[in-house]
Amino acid sequence: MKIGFIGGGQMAQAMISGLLSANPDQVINIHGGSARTQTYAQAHGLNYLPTNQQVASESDVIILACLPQHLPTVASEIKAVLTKQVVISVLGGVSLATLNAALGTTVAISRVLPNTPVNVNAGTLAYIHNAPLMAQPASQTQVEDLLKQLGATYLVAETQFSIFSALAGSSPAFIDLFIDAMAQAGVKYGLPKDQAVAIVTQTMLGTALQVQSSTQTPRELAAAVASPGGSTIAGFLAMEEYGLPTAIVKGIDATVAKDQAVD
Ligand SMILES: NC(=O)C1=CN([C@@H]2O[C@H](COP(=O)(O)OP(=O)(O)OC[C@H]3O[C@@H](n4cnc5c(N)ncnc54)[C@H](OP(=O)(O)O)[C@@H]3O)[C@@H](O)[C@H]2O)C=CC1
Ligand SMILES: O=C(O)[C@@H]1CCC=N1
Repeated sequence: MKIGFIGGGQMAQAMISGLLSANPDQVINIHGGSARTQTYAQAHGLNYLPTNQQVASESDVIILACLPQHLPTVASEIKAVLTKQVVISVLGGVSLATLNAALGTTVAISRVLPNTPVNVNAGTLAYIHNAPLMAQPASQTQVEDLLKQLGATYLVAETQFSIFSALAGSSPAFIDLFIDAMAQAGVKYGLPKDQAVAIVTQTMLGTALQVQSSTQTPRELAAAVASPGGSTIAGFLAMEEYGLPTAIVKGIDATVAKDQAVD
């Protein structure tokens, strides 16, 4: 199976890294918007092709990884050569209806929302297929197997894609912000920054594994950390007083609103 990327930016590069880790022999065709993608492709041994149309015609699965605003141009370039290929779109906020209208209603399309941890095969990915893809069980399995190489997959209703995008697609940025703020506090108290980042990151990994394997809620697990009269409850209440939970929900509100405004 040949995979063709249209766009070679952050998301494409993260997916390509994950796909090649899972299968070093995977053939990847690619084209982008400028010489940047060509330079990236050449540095990573990918098959750079001179047009989006060639990527589409020479690939079995086409991954649309350009920005949403590039869709009309890209669609006009590739539409004529779409026959048996399956298209995976990772365009944030772009619905299957818009993709169908741009690419043709008979084209098999999967709308996917990945996140950057796919680059270490630890992504969180939403997907939903259009009607033509639903009518092709073998192609559906092909797409879902490809996505599973990149991380945990969730079949999500389109109405839930915006909140999924905020909680999984965008949240690596929010979590990085949290890690950095904690590490800054570590620096304030004398730790070297890299050591502080390592300590916070390991603690976050351990906490995430604990939440995944526990029957207790995150609130209950937090209560277990806060010893009566101890230091944790002092810090926890100060974080609440300074608005951390509200700031997070407001951040998610803004993320969802922006995603919903795309199409
Ligand atoms: N970043 C993320 O974490 C996530 C991103 N997404 C989605 O992934 C998509 C890409 O986002 P991201 O990688 O962050 O953005 P980038 O800006 O990093 O990448 C955009 C890519 O589009 C390419 N491009 C521009 N014009 C064209 C064109 N006419 N034909 C083909 N390619 C073109 C650019 O090529 P060049 O560099 O050569 O100019 C660039 O490689 C977006 O739709 C976004 O919503 C979804 C989930 C998470
Ligand atoms: O910022 C964005 O628009 C994309 C969608 C989810 C993550 N990145």
